[in-house]
Amino acid sequence: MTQQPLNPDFDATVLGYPRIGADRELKKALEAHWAGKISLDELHAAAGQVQLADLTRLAGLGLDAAGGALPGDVAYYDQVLETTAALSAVPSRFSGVIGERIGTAEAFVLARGDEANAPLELTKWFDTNYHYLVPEIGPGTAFVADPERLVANHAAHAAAGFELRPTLVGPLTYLLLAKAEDGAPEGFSPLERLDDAVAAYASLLAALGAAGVKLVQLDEPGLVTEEGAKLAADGSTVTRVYSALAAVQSAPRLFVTSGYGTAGDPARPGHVQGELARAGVAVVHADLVRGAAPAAAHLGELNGATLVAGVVNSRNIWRNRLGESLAALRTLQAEVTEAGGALAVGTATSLQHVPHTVAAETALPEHLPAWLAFADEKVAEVVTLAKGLREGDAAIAAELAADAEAHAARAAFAGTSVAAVRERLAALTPEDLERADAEERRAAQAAALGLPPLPTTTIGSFPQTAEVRKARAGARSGALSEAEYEAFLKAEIERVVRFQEELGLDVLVHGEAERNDMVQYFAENFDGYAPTTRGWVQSYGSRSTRPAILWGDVSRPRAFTVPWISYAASLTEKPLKGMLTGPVTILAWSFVRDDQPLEVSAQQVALALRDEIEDLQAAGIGIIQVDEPALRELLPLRAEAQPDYLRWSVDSFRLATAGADTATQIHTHLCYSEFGEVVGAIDALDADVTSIEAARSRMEVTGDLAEFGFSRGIGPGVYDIHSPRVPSTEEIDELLAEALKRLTPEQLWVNPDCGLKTRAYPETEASLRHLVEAAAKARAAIAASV
Ligand SMILES: CN1c2c(nc(N)[nH]c2=O)NC[C@@H]1CNc1ccc(C(=O)N[C@@H](CCC(=O)N[C@@H](CCC(=O)N[C@@H](CCC(=O)O)C(=O)O)C(=O)O)C(=O)O)cc1
Ligand SMILES: N[C@@H](CCS)C(=O)O
Ligand SMILES: [Zn+2]
Repeated sequence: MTQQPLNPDFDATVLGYPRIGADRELKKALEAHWAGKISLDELHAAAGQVQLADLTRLAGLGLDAAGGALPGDVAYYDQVLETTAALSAVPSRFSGVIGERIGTAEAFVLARGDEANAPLELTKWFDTNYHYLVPEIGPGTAFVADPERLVANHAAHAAAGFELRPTLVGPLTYLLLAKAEDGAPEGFSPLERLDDAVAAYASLLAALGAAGVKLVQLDEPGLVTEEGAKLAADGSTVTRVYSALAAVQSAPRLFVTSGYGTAGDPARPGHVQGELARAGVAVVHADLVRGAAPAAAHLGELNGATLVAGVVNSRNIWRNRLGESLAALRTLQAEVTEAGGALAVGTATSLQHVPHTVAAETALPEHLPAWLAFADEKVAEVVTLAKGLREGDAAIAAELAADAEAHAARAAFAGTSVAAVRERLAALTPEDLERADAEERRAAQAAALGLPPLPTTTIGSFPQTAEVRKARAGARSGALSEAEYEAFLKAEIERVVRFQEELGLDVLVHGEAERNDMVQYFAENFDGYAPTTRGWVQSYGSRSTRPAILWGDVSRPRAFTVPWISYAASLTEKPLKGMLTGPVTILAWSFVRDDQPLEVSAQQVALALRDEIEDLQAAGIGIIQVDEPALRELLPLRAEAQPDYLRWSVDSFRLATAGADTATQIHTHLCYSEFGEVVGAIDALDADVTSIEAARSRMEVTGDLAEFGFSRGIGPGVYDIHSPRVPSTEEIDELLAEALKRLTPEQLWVNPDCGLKTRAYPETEASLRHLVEAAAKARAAIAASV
């Protein structure tokens, strides 16, 4: 076996690494800076320390510190925003506030807005729980290369012996992810600006080359989407863009990645990589986890290019099946060599979607750590696979043995397959997904609930004050006893109930004070699930979540929301809405087992929720909301896979809810996405009432729903809860009038866009007063008109 490196660049690399710091140091520094507690210089210093620690760890794990194997994916807030800054693509609406250059302070204005300007829109990054800031591009947007931050970052670490490769979102993906700025001509597409953007990228590359950078990473995951695939179909656009960039005088060599699926036509995996190599790109990448391995027939002549095989899953936390990966890599290596290229081992995407290290977890069930690989363990897997490829199985015999043992133990573990759960699933029939006819339900619920027209309600959570968070932390650390914590929560619930009564809301909620997170809390209460203690994953900006690990067959040992919700109900004469998170969202925001179809895990979670709904009902709760904000997020990126997903996701919601009595009103809530594309699925959920984010799009979704013939209750959100801004009563009047153009008064509910947990009380109180006032005015107007 040869001891030679596999290729001239590196044998092993990762596309990116978590950026928030092993102890969320960057979050703390960012929030301290925004609070005025530390200066920009101190923030830069803190961020530099985090990156240095990360690079040190990556090199320690075996990535080549000198050969371009280290990712330079520096981003304080978001990687798309970093690219906006490197291109100085200032949206027109900010031109009075931001000059020609987007430095760190200016980037924060784009990310967080100011008194006069709403921030850039945050939206989901592909089918992940990460959110990026949407660039706003118009016909006149100036693209001016600003390499300063990339150059400085590279230089700072080169001095410490780390030759990192600066990373940017590539020009095709950048423009595919951008939106036309307000005021752009009808039909304008940001892609019309491709040549101008490419010119700025070319200047960036020239500057980076002049600064001694040897390799630059351009991420082009946009090529795996339907729109990107069309763009890549004939190869001419890819060739034009990348020939131009590869030809830049004294530019660094290029590394172009395409995670999250197969780039271009899935029937021709490798085609895009072949085009890129022909255009002069030195290192190309393919996602072998969500995408297909490039077929030799489509790779073309690699002309000495390196293919990074993204064989290690960076979207999940299960340890790699090293033996299987090695076999696939060996086949690919033979084909790549035949095509005149070289092979390196890598991750499917950046590791930004997984936490730092399993080693930090001290409270996982004993059996679990050996089954897992977080970012550091995945880096080690990449390094091990490259070694195995280079030196043969014997060189990694210990790792292969440990791996086989861990997978065997996982398959044999009692909780992996629980007979009672399996038998219950096997006994399901189509009737288990059906409720009584919607009209019959409507009549029974009207009689049971006696609600006024245009009922007012909220989406569930009330402000998570410092006091609430402190109490939860106290309960975790033991500073508060169980009894003290219970007393605190009861007092908080009573306060929230009285507050809602005083505001005059019609349907009350308990406020969700006991929940650290709308998914993690459920995972903590299900069997087959394990929460992490330090498994933070960036969601957006300084905010993170701790996705729990769904490792086994799921069931619900005991009712857990019932005590809080029924206590709240006992305090009021008004209807109280019980609050649950739906199966799809629970899966979307967790790390889910990879040894069975997602559909099966969704059914198991659905049955656990069905049990909770039965117990809520038995406790007298007549309205139950099952939140599915991630329904759209999990929609596959490629059209051909969407119908099957929509089938099982809708069925899992119906399985969770269809056990409810005819008189029990089932609500659902959808947010964080545009749902126009999936109105059929929303209808098929068969919920009695659907509250849906709508304020920012001025009730647009009500048109989609009405056009579809959606006939049950709808609560289009009447104000945006993402900012402290208080909507005036008149504004809400207008939105209700707009909604009533398309919906009947019998259908319309009045509620905010989403939960209030991120808001403070002063703006919450003012906004809800206006909401109640506007609903009363609309009711009076309807009564007067009949
Ligand atoms: C609605 N969204 C959600 C998504 N995914 C989820 N799993 N959950 C969601 O709600 N995806 C889409 C959106 C994303 N939006 C957000 C919004 C806000 C946050 C956020 O604020 N995150 C917090 C952490 C929240 C949390 O878990 N809080 C815990 C305490 C955690 C903590 O900091 N513990 C400290 C110790 C604290 C102490 O001892 O005082 C520690 O462990 O170190 C709680 O409140 O109990 C953030 O700070 O990032 C995320 C996504
Ligand atoms: N019930 C949850 C839904 C958020 S999407 C809340 O109110 O926070
Ligand atoms: Zn929501």
